Amino acid sequence: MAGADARLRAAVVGTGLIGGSVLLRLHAAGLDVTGWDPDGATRRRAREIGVPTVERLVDAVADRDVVFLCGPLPTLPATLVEVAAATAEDCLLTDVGSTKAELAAFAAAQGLTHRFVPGHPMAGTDRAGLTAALPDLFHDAAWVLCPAPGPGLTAFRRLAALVMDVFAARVVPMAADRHDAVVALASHVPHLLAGALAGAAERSPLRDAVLALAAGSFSDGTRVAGTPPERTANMLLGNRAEVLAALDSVTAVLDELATALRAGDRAALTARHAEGRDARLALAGRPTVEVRRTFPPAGGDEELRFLHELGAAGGYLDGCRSTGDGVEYSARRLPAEPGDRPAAPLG
Ligand SMILES: O=C(O)C(=O)C[C@]1(C(=O)O)C=C[C@@H](O)C=C1
Repeated sequence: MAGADARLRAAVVGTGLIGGSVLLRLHAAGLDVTGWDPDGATRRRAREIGVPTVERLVDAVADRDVVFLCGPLPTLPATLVEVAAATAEDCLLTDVGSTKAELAAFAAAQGLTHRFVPGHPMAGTDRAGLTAALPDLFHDAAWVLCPAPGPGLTAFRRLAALVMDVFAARVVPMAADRHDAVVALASHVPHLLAGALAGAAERSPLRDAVLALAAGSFSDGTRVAGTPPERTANMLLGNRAEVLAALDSVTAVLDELATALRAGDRAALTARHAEGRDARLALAGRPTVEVRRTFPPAGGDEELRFLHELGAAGGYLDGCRSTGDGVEYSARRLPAEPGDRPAAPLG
């Protein structure tokens, strides 16, 4: 752990796959951390494998400096209210849910933006539960944090530093509604498509032979169809409008592909696939440039604009340091201006 304060006391509420991974990493980093899960069997399992866990939510969070809310999406608003009431005013709160706009608006209505920073680590597996948790799950993953204006910026800085130092994740600052539009195409529609492909195979009279011959393409394209269906439904219903819009954009491409195929139009078919290949190849890493910015202690609109623009343009933070008179961010972004020097790949 580079700069995070090892004396920080943390709590994790909900110790399934993601919460369990958060808990294991905080524990491994030497922080004083307690976990709590509503499921008694999960709490027992946690104790068996040496994960610090208590029996009552209030005991897990009462004296903490930071609390990670990691339960299922529909439970988050009520848990936020309960945890906020059980913690001190300077205790940071964050979540790991896969949609952000509704919860951010709820937190604002509850008057919690000064200490609740909506979050979303972009990592997971198709497995579930504490036994599937991995302490290094978030290493080098994008971790979205949604900064709010005013005192919310101070909370954002504290949490961003913790996420980078303890989890070695890339912090992507982003407004909550922008996040939801982006993950619709980056995460939610892929779950729909994987489900559709696997579902079509399941319904096919050729099912058994299809599964017998399925190799890399089928297996890669359907991996997340193995996710617990309740979790996928929560995710899709939590971001309904954006998922439907993103699905329309995929349907438009599918229609173009089908039209080209029907017409035997090789040029159109090749052009559509070349387009997709460009995006796929860019996934492997693009050159980035380093950016350094400092802001005064109180933060303000300029800092918020810098953070929102960075995330919206595909950049991320890789450092956040308190200086005597404010904060210094180091960040990486895709080169935009002539004269920018490409550096390490954006993973
Ligand atoms: O890798 C996987 O298994 C995942 O589904 C992880 C994944 C995704 O890539 O869509 C799923 C949900 C999250 O909120 C973030 C990441």
